[in-house]
Amino acid sequence: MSGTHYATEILKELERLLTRISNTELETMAELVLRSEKVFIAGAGRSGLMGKAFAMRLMHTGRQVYVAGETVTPGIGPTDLLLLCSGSGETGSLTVMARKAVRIGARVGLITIKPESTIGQLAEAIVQVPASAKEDTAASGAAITIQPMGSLFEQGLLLCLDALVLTLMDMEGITGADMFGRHANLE
Ligand SMILES: O=C([C@H](O)CO)[C@H](O)[C@H](O)COP(=O)(O)O
Repeated sequence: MSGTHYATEILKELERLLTRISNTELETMAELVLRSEKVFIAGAGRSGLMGKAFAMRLMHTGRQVYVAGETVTPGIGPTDLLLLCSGSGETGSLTVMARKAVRIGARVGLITIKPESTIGQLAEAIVQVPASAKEDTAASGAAITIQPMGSLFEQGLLLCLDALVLTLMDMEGITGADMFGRHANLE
C-alpha cells in the first residue's frame, strides 16, 4: 500500500469508529462543560496534544479553560471540571489528577477507549471512543486498525472533541465569527 492509500484506509477506520460514538454521551459531556465554571484539560503524549487543540477551541467559545500543568494554570475548585483525554484511562499522572480533583469536589470527565478503567470509575461523564488500545495494535491479530499504537484513538479523540465544540456552539448559539473574535492576537 502507498501513502495516499494509507490515508484513505485511515479515513475508513475513522468513519467506522465515529459511528460507534454515542450522541448521548457527547451531549452529556457538553452539558457538564456548560455547568462548570472553569474547565481544566489534561492528557499525556499525543492524547494530550489533542486535548490542547480542544482547549483552544473551547476558549474560543468563551469559556474559562486551562491546560493542566501550564505555568499560568490556577488551582481547580469544586465548581470546576477536569476533562481528561486518555485512551487507556490508566495513565499514572492523569489518575493522580483525577483522584485529587474528586477529593477537592471537582467533577471529572473522561474521553477514553476504556470506561471501566481507573479514571473511568472516578468520572462523572464519559465519552467512549472504541478504538484499539495502544498495546493491542502492537500484537498481531488483536487490532481493528492498520495504524500503530494509539493513533486511531488519538485521531478519533480530536474529531470527537471538534464535534463537542459544534455541540456547544449549537447549545449556546455561538457563531464562528464570535469565536474568531476571541482568537489570539499576539501570534
Ligand atoms: O502518546 C501516546 C502514545 O503515542 C500512544 O499512541 C499516548 O497518547 C500516551 O501514551 C498517553 O496514553 P493514554 O493516556 O492511554 O491515551
